[in-house]
Amino acid sequence: MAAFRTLDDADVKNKRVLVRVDLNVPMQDGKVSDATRIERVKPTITELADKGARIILLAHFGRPKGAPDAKYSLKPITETAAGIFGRPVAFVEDCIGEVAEASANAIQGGDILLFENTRFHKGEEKNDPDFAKALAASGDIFVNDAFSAAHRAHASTEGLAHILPAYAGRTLQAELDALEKGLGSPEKPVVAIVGGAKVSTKIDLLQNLVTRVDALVIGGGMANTFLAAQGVDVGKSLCEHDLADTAKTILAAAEKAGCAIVLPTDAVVAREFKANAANEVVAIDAVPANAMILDVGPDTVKAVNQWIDKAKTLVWNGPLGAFEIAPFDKATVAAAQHAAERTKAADLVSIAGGGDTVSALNHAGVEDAFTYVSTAGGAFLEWMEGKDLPGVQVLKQA
Ligand SMILES: Nc1ncnc2c1ncn2[C@@H]1O[C@H](COP(=O)(O)OP(=O)(O)O)[C@@H](O)[C@H]1O
Ligand SMILES: O=C(OP(=O)(O)O)[C@H](O)COP(=O)(O)O
Repeated sequence: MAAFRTLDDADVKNKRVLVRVDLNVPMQDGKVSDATRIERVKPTITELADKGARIILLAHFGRPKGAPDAKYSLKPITETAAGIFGRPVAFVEDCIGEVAEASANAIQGGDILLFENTRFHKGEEKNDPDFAKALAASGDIFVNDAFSAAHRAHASTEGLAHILPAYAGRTLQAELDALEKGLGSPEKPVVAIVGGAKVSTKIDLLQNLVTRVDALVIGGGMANTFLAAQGVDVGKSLCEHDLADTAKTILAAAEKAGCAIVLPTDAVVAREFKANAANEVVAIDAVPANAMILDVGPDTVKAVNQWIDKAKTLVWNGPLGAFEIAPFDKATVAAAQHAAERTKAADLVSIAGGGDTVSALNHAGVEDAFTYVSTAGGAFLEWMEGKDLPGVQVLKQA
């Protein structure tokens, strides 16, 4: 029996069901560039619609500062979601208040509403009980299907479950099952690759991760922060200099735990963050002061692939470079394809996750070749640490 109630336990017919989904999807030029997160929640939406639920989707997009900001509106995602669900989706300009409640009250069984970004209100990230109550006013039941946001104790991921009868959606359930199956007792050596741009929100996780893996490969913006902490001049690269002490603590923890740390030895640098910007490969100690590291270099890729060869289990979150803009996708694509080959040869269990990581694997043409691809990045890493995820924990108590 599952540790929490699932849709099997819910009577949803004609009920207003608030479904927390993760629509924090990669966008390019105002269009969804990777729809995996939307595709993954389709089973839950279809099941609820077929059972006659009145569906209200709650989601965040990006990191607005607790106030409306057109740049972070969910409106442009509505059409893509409707296309994927194969059903109309109506957008509602706010997630609380009169308009939200009236819209939720007006719909029929099988209808779908998408409420505007929950992070347009300060109460969301603060998990303010009054804001959670305001959200709850539009629903009778809460279903959480946003595993990739379950590491956040926010009103729409945690608070709501204290107010409304709460259930796990099919995707959240499937993610937990798949991660348990793939990583419950991983075969060693376990190699982790962590890259990407969310340095401050992920760096703390590494302290624990190094005690659980045999090698940690650090790429992307995350690597720059570690390199800078070691005294390397990273020029104008994405780098969180104020996290130097944290980086040093993690390096010390890795040494103590016997976890090898693999940092870039060379890099692809450019002066502009744009596709096909003039670029060059430099040794890591020769990054020009006016340039940015946008990818790890070919020698680093060789080292990463050698670690993938040694691994029996690979976990990966965060691209090695700015893969959305050519040619800074090279390292990520090369490592992804190498991991896919080894997985196909049945030499490797490969588990990757994260909104942009999934997009990068799709870009490399290998998403289906990995053992499992999670929609979650930060949540997946926290799950791997053995941490209780607030969004899952509250469902267990509900
Ligand atoms: N060296 C770099 N400089 C700037 N951005 C980078 C660099 N390496 C990776 N990135 C960016 O990191 C982003 C993904 O980071 P993140 O959100 O942490 O991953 P995920 O969504 O998979 O968890 C991508 O948009 C990518 O362009
Ligand atoms: O994209 C997400 O996480 P991820 O980058 O770890 O994959 C989730 O939507 C959580 O977003 P947040 O890190 O702004 O809370």
